[in-house]
Amino acid sequence: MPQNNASSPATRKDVLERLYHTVMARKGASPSVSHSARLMARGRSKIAQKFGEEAVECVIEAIKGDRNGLISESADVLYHLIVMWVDAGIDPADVWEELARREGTSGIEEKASRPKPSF
Ligand SMILES: N=c1c2ncn([C@@H]3O[C@H](COP(=O)(O)OP(=O)(O)OP(=O)(O)O)[C@@H](O)[C@H]3O)c2ncn1[C@@H]1O[C@H](COP(=O)(O)O)[C@@H](O)[C@H]1O
Repeated sequence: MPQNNASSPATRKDVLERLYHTVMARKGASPSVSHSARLMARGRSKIAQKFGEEAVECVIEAIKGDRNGLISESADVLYHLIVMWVDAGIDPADVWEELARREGTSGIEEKASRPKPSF
């Protein structure tokens, strides 16, 4: 995506929330004027497929060590993740809550506490 919206740090802070509300507002809009509406009209599998493709492109940029490429692909991943949330009825607050719940628990500690497989 072209970077055409220079914004202050305060404005950037809420960019994911704003994007979520923009995509929510596109539900039911004409697929001829909104990419989000077009994607949602194509259904859940297509949305998930596009998210997966963008995630793979992100992985490729990470492995290449292309910082700008990784930033750009990360924005694509986040946009497609938000379309997937809107389609699934997930509010960003649900995800923030889950992240907050995990705060302070080391991933090593959490993994060690999982039940061991019995086989
Ligand atoms: N952040 C984004 C954003 N990132 C990527 N894209 C679009 O995602 C598309 C990805 O293109 P691809 O060719 O990979 O995918 P595709 O068109 O589904 O093609 P196929 O794979 O099906 O062939 C491009 O059209 C990009 O422009 C985005 N489209 C919209 N947004 C944001 O969403 C807002 C609402 O957009 P609309 O829903 O279009 O009004 C915009 O104001 C932006 O803030």
